[in-house]
Parts: sequence; structure tokens; C-alpha cells
Amino acid sequence: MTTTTMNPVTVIPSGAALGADITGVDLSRPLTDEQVAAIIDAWHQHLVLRIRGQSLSDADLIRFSQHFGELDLAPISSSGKREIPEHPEIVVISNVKEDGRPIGSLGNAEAEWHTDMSYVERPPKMSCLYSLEVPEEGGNTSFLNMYTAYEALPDDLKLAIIGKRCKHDISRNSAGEIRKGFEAYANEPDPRKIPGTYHPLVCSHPKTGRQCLYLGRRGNAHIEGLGVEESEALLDQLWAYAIKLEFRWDQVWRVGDLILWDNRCTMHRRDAFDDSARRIMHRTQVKGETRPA
Ligand SMILES: O=C(O)CCC(=O)C(=O)O
Ligand SMILES: [Fe+2]
Repeated sequence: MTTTTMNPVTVIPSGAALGADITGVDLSRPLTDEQVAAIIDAWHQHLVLRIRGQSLSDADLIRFSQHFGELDLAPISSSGKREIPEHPEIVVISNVKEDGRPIGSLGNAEAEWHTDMSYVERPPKMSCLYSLEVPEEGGNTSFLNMYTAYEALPDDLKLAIIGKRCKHDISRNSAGEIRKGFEAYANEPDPRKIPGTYHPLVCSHPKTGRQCLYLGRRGNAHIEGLGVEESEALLDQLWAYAIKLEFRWDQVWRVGDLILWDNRCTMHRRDAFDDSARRIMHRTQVKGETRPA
């Protein structure tokens, strides 16, 4: 792949199925309209962007994220509160505890493949994750290109899912923890009875027009209109295609990395890491639209 320079923003594709580095920008300062346009174009083309070596306050992170649209407020964490009351847009992802209480969510556990907040009617179109502290090992975040995952499906699988909707479970977060208020579903075996939101399994991207597979999350998913066994079998086949290495790019974090991803056409997961290490990330999310078939 070629490196393109759009003065003064440089886009360096990862060479994998998705992902590119952006260099030549300091996000603690206002960007020019040309820089913003170049970053948004690169984002549509590469789905996940990484901008390294940043030193950002929460206000800087919020200002940069707002170039992509209005921000969603952070979901209420498992503690039942927002972590940074003066910036309700910021989600803290961390294993660190202060006075015995977690300062953020997800702890040090693996986060399973998902897209953010797909359990709501209008999931965010973008998430932006900025690293303040990272462990020496582990805690890497991987991304999947769901356009290429869809395109690679055999025709019979494409036919089996066209026009169908799938439920995205709201009762658990991506680390598998039950969310506050959903404790009653902790042992419910029937995915049809667990609350969530139905979205089309094949969605078209509102900007690029390309079709992608929209799986969102595996836990308690259910394909509308199918029996549980039939739905599980079809989901297993779809997931087996989606998580192939050829559709994937891995981020190994450094302090000061900002990663932004298109939440409509990618999925991500995170490796576990040793809980004696500290990892602190601040995240914003940009309001999205209803997922169109
Ligand atoms: O901790 C990470 O690297 C990713 C966590 C996550 O799923 C997110 O921020 O949306
Ligand atoms: Fe996530």
C-alpha cells in the first residue's frame, strides 16, 4: 500500500485488512478544516485510525471527538455512576482501584469481540480511546473489518441472513459482567427472554454505502424468528467467518496513543493483562444512527 501525504496530515496504512496511522497532528491544538477532512476521509477508508504521541486533557479528547459529531454520554458503569462527573461524555476503562474502589470499568479481564453499545437503538458511530497508562505486556486491542467479513461469506450464508435481525444483549458488558439492574437475567438460559435490541445482520454503511456483517456481540444473541438451536448454529457459522485473522489488525498500546474506530463496520476485543499492572484509558463515543439494512 502507498503512503499518502495530505499536507500536513500523513496517512500510513497498516497493511492489514484495516487500520492506519495518522502522523503530523497535535490534537491538543485546534485542527484546520483540511486536517479534519483528511482524518475523516482516512477514517472512512481504513475504519480504525491510530494517532500516537499525544498528550491530551479530557477537554482535548472531547474537542477532537466532536469533529465527528455530537457525543453520546458515557453509559452508566457497573458501579451505577459516571466516572468523571465534570465530563459525563468520558468513559474510564481501567483496572485501577482507589480506596478499594474501581476508577473505571472492564477491570483486567479479556473483553470479548463486540461493537460498542450495540444493545441500544442507535449505537455510537465512532469510539475514540486514549491511553494514559498501559501495562508492559497484555491488554492489546484487536479490530476486525466487518465489510470484508461480509464479502467473504459463502453465498448460502449470505442468503440465510439477508433481511434477518439479531438481538444484541444488554444484560452483560463485554467482559461478561452482569450490568446493574439486570441481575435477574444472570442465570436465564433462553436468549429470547433476555433484554436487548434487534438490528439487521447485514447493514449498509450510511457514508460508504458498503454492506457489512453486524454481529455486535455473541453472548445471548438471537436471530429473530428462529428457534434457539437454529439461531445458535447460524450464529456459530457467522462468527467462525468473522473472526478470521485475515480481517484483523492488532493494536499494541503505548502511552499517548489515540485510537478511533468506526463502530458500524468493525468489531474489537481486548486481551487480559496482569492485574498488578496499571492500565487507564479514557474513551468518548459519537452519536450514531439507527442501523439501516
Ligand atoms: O480496553 C480496551 O482496549 C478496549 C475496551 C473496549 O472495548 C472499549 O473501549 O470499547
Ligand atoms: Fe468496546
